[in-house]
Amino acid sequence: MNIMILFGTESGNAELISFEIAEAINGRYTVFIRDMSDVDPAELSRDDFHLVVCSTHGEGELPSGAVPFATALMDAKPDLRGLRYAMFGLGDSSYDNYSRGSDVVDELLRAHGAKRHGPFGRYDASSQDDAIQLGKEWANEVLKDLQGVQTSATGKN
Ligand SMILES: Cc1cc2nc3c(=O)[nH]c(=O)nc-3n(C[C@H](O)[C@H](O)[C@H](O)COP(=O)(O)O)c2cc1C
Repeated sequence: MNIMILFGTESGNAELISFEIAEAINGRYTVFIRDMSDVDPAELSRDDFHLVVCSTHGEGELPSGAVPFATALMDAKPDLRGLRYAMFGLGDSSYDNYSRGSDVVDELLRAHGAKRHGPFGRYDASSQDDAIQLGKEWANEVLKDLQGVQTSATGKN
């Protein structure tokens, strides 16, 4: 299983975190990173596990980098059954629609049949948290959960 990290960004934070996560898990997995603005959701592979890292902009809107991906989901309505992903949202709780961009992508993926695994991670720019640290911890948690699911599905200890 390879890991595909997809980032949706306006000003680069989601991209930076994605590269840091990739560095942290590289070696354990083969990792690819793609900007969501270049990705057609219909072409995502069921063989990969997807780590989706997406911010929020405007007034609870998608970052511009995630708009083509969301539009393709709404217009082409691809069948994403069997596709697996986990979600990490970047936002700022001083805004009314905290982390809404990641929720929108999550809702669209699930509406088309994809399945979310592991915890839904979030980074709040108004907190004292370290975004990169939080992102790495989230990815580790997700992959640990996933390992457990795969192990029990195959009956191995
Ligand atoms: C103009 C602007 C609007 C924003 N609007 C929201 C918002 O509505 N909700 C939210 O949770 N965060 C909002 N944010 C915070 C961003 O999501 C946060 O700074 C994030 O780390 C940006 O990540 P990016 O560089 O990958 O786009 C906004 C930030 C800016 C600069």
